[in-house]
Amino acid sequence: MRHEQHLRTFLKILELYPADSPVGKFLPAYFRQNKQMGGADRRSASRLLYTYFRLGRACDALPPEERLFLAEFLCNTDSAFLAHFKPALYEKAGLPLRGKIGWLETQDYGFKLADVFPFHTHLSRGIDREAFLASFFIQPDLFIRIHPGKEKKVKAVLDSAAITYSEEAPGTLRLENGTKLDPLFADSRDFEVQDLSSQQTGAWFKPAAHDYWWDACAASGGKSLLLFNQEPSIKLLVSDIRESVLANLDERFARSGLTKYHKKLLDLTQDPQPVLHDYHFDGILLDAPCSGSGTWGRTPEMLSQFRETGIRGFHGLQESILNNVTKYLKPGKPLVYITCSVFKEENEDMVDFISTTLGLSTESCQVIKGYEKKADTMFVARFVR
Ligand SMILES: C[S@@+](CC[C@H](N)C(=O)[O-])C[C@H]1O[C@@H](n2cnc3c(N)ncnc32)[C@H](O)[C@@H]1O
Repeated sequence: MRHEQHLRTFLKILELYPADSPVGKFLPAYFRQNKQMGGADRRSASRLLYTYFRLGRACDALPPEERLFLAEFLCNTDSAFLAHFKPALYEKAGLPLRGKIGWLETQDYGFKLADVFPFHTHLSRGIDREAFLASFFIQPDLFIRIHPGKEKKVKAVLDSAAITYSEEAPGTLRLENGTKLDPLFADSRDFEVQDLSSQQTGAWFKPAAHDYWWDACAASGGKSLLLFNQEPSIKLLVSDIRESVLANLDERFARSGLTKYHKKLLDLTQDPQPVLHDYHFDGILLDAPCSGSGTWGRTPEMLSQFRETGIRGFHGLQESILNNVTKYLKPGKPLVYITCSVFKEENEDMVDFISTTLGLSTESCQVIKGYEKKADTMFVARFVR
């Protein structure tokens, strides 16, 4: 009875779901309008909707409930919901993920792993296609980066609340996705929520004392804070095209004691010369607007919503922004280019553009393979002018 009710709710929500909106925005609004839904019903609806989207474009001719059962099978080793509706699938649910995928491909559902992410022909070099595609059936973890010197304090709060975590690297904790941290740290926030791969991009920054850096697409300042924690004497210019994210940045910087910064609202597809005049920087961080395809394990609805033509669009946007920022770099100083994309057009092709057309020397570039670690997949490259 309970399972039938959960399935009915899922189908109703899926029918109302507008195809181009993030689930993370749609669901809270839906729950606000449907106050009669209890906590358990909400959790089930949310879990089933995210699970459903993990199937991406595979088996898209099947009815939604059949696709949901297949996704539930691939994403879980034990599911009372699956046992109720599909005992035959449930019997195999305990197999390791690769075993389940191989078995499912031999059955009559028409399932092919490659259909989950049909853009796989665009994958950057070095990404293991099978492992990357299979990672869509595994929910990524939550990661925090503790501010230097606050490790003991943060761990003590987590321990006293019996929150399970593991230490991935000094100051980097891995927690279960969905762990509610805000109520525990209402008074002081001695950490940043930041994906593991995003934290690892910091290894490419290498700032020197008293450097003046430009975080050109700063959003709410995640990378700037990483830079500041590496080199607290750093001065910063931060910019973004969106005013709202820069307002969040002010709050985050104030909380972290980052005070030496200037802020500009800039659309970097336009030459920023009228605003930047003769500024020159000791380092530029370009965490570029991109498809975000390396983060779709957290937003699996993108597997169905993204259009292949979007890749060219991001490639063009990145070229245009790079054209407008690199001239503000002092000779001999670094540009760090970052995406959370797995597409070569946004990664290796941009490395070619930066070296061949813009004339910077490539120091190193790398895909950070988050798909192997329940984290986001990112790309980072460091150049010198
Ligand atoms: C990947 S996000 C940056 C994330 C940020 N660095 C962090 O660590 O949290 C890319 C940012 O580029 C900004 N952006 C998009 N188009 C832009 C443009 N034409 N000019 C400047 N910024 C732009 C977006 O508003 C977005 O905040």
